[in-house]
Amino acid sequence: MALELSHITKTFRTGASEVCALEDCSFTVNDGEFVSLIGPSGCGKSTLLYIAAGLEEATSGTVMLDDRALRGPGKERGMVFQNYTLYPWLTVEQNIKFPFRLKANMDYARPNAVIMGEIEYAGHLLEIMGLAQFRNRYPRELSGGMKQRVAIARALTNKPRILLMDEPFGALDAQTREELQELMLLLGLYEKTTTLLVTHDIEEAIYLADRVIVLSARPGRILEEIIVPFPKDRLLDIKLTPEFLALKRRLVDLLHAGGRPSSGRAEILERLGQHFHATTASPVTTTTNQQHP
Ligand SMILES: Nc1ncnc2c1ncn2[C@@H]1O[C@H](COP(=O)(O)OP(=O)(O)OP(=O)(O)O)[C@@H](O)[C@H]1O
Repeated sequence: MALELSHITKTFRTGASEVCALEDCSFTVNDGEFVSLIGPSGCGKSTLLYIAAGLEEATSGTVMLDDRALRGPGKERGMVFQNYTLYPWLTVEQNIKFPFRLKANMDYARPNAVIMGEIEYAGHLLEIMGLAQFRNRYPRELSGGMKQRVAIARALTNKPRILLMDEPFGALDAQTREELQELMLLLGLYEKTTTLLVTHDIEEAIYLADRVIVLSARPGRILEEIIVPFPKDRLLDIKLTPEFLALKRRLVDLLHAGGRPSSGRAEILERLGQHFHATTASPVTTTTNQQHP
């Protein structure tokens, strides 16, 4: 087992007010596994990920990595955020090598073999992430998808035990998003990465994961863990199969049952109806629980 979160509770206190974001959340991520974390907006997904990353402290509960209790951030956890977080004054290659530069500043006596190994690994990351021909470009010269590839490569530079990703593809267009989903899937297959992903996108959660963990509305509690029954080397087309759609339906139902706020469709229609004094029959359905695939 790589990562183990036990009985995590988190209460934010600001002045006199308190927000209980998470309540007694326990789960594990096994070696080489890809786990997706989904839940309604504001249920505490990012907070849970930040606690795993050591960027946020739990009010109670423990975080263990390889049976070692963790406090604070560390290089054994690579983090990828939605907003690319690249250094704008560094090229693609320099961004990817930046963690090596930090290490070099701390340890002047590193053997040449170690330095050669790092240079070789940076080259490997540039190749596998499809960035080799962009190595001398600056972030401002890259598309959103390319910037996120650089951010993922940089997070992998230190060969972390686990990659923690917070809505990494949330700002990308649908096609680029799918390209990066496929890249992540293949990365998991070939590099044997262990990953915990937070996403709003149920399709993405299923497509990438071995297991999906569903959180309730705030305070986030673990509603269910669902094993994804597809082979690891699945193709994007799997999203169109009845088995995939049935699993998606199950997750949508779970999120509704767990208190996902309504879309507000009924209220919007009522306001529109009042405003336009509709005289003919409404062309749209007013029910809020239609069956979507
Ligand atoms: N630093 C903070 N101080 C006070 N409240 C916070 C803080 N960070 C998060 N919260 C609150 O904790 C709750 C959970 O926030 P979090 O961002 O973890 O949810 P989320 O599920 O990731 O949301 P979303 O899906 O919208 O990104 C929210 O009500 C949020 O307002």
